[in-house]
Amino acid sequence: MEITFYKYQGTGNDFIMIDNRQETFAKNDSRLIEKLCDRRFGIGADGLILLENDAETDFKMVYYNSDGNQSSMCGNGGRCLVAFAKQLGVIENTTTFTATDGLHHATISDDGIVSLQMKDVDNVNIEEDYVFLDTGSPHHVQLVDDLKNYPIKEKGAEIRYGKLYGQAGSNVNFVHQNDTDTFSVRTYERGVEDETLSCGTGVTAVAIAMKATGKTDSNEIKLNVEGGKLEVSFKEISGKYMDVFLKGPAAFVFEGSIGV
Ligand SMILES: N[C@@H](CCC[C@H](N)C(=O)O)C(=O)O
Repeated sequence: MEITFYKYQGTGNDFIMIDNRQETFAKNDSRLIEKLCDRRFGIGADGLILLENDAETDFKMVYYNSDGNQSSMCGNGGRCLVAFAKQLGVIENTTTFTATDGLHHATISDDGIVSLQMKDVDNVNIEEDYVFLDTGSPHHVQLVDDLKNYPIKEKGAEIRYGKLYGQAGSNVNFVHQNDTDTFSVRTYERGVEDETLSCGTGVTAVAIAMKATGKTDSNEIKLNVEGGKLEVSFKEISGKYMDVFLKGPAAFVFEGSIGV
C-alpha cells in the first residue's frame, strides 16, 4: 500500500502531513507512525499530523509525536497544518480548526507567515528556579547560563523523566534573555526524546513565563530558536493570559508517496 504525504517545517520543527479526510490512514498503528517519522528508515520528522474533516470547523488536527504516540497540542504543527490546509484548498487565508485542546483561530499571509491563536493560560506555577505551565502541552521553563553550550538532551531528559512530572513527563525549555523583550530558547521535546530545532507551545510557555516572573514587561515577545525566529503576543489580566498568538513561518518542503 502507498501513502501520499506532504512534508512541512515551521522554524525547523518538521512534520509529515497526511490528508485523512477519506479516513484511510491507520491511525492506531503507532509502529507505522514511528517508522514514517524515522530519519533513517522512513521519511523523517519530529511528528506526524492528520488533517481530518470536522463537523463544526474547517478541519480537525490529529497530532502524533515521532515515537508514534498521539499527543497534546503542537504549536508549530498547527501553524504548518494551516499552510497545508491552504495548499489543499480547504481554506483561504483565515481559518478556525479543532485540535485536542479546543478551537484555534489562525491567519496565513501570502508569504507563509502563520499567526495561530493558542489556548488561554490560567495557571502559571512559579517555583524558585523554574516555571511550569500548560500552553496546550506541558512545559517546564528554566533560565540557564551559557545556553549555547548547555547539554539540552542530557539535562532535558533528567527533568522530563524526573520526579517533578511523573509518568506523563513534560517538555523542557532552556532559556537565555537577550534583551528586554527577546529570548533565546532551546527545547527538549517529550515524545521526540531529544532537542528539536523549535517548539511552538514551548516558546509560548517561555513568553508567558518571562512575563509572569517579571523578566519582561512586554506583551509582544521575540523568541530566537535554533531553526529561526518566532513571536508570541498576549493580553494579561490578573495573572490570566488570553488572546495568545504564536506567529512565524510555515513552509512546504516536499511531497511524495511511500510504500508500507
Ligand atoms: N513541537 C510541538 C510540541 C509537540 C508536543 C510535545 N512533544 C508533547 O508531546 O508534549 C510544538 O511546536 O508545540
